[in-house]
Amino acid sequence: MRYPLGFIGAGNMAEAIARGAARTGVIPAEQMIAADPSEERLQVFESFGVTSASDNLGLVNAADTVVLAVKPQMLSALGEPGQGAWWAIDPERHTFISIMAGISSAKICEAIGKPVRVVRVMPNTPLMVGKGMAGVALGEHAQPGDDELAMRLFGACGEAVRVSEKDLDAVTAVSGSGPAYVFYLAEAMQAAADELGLSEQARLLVNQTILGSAELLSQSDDTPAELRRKVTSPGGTTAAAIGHLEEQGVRETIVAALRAARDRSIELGK
Ligand SMILES: NC(=O)C1=CN([C@@H]2O[C@H](COP(=O)(O)OP(=O)(O)OC[C@H]3O[C@@H](n4cnc5c(N)ncnc54)[C@H](O)[C@@H]3O)[C@@H](O)[C@H]2O)C=CC1
Ligand SMILES: O=C(O)[C@@H]1CCC=N1
Repeated sequence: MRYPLGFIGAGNMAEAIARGAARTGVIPAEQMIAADPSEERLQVFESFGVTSASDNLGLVNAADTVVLAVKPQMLSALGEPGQGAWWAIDPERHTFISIMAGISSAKICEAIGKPVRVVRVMPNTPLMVGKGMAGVALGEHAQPGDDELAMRLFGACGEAVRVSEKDLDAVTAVSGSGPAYVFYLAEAMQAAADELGLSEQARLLVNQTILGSAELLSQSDDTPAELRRKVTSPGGTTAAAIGHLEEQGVRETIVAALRAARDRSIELGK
């Protein structure tokens, strides 16, 4: 049987993508197949209707579009160029969607040993709740239109924007890793709420504040700086908090942190 979509690597992101495809009806679960050395992971996929492939070769034989969803460091371990699963790759038939951070389409072609059509996508975990942000880029040998399935798939699970491949390291730093920065803020706010004696209600107070602020940010025409100004009464409580953050160089630290994420993405691709 032929499947429109297959996953090499049935980890967390692959699961989020497959569940999203099935939930939104972009690709029904029975039209997807997955390969992973972990039986446990394959069972998770089977539990919502995705077929298990015997191995990566079986997957490549069965699937037309292959999602590369292993860790970037695993790419070379998938097989020698032109050997194993890569032997069965037909550049006419197969399209790849790679979500691996940092790995260029040229590097993927080199690892596979053939000039294949690669669409690179940098998604993020909020796609699990239909609020994802994905950057989609055509790789070296991809043609306009090869990204249509990726745009439909990730667009159905949130927002998807076309970017050029050279910008994907920056996209990774901003939106790929971005949810972790927000969760970091949530962790710190919850720790503070605990310390200030609000432990019982801390989770709700913090979560609803972040949710409401994100909604306001997205619905309002104001810039983040204007929205912040509207919270900040002169000589008030917010001014005390923001003054402390500025004094401590938190803004510069955040900019430097995103630069570090971008640099690590470049390094992963080497
Ligand atoms: N976690 C995130 O927020 C994001 C991750 N990514 C990218 O997604 C990719 C996957 O990340 P996660 O899902 O978080 O990792 P994960 O560790 O949950 O999934 C990787 C899966 O690959 C499987 N695997 C290992 N060797 C294999 C092989 N030889 N053949 C087939 N499968 C094999 C593992 O058993 C595992 O289930 C990474 O390349 C990462 O850069 C991209 C955007 C966001
Ligand atoms: O941390 C990482 O490398 C991956 C890529 C973006 C989010 N997680």
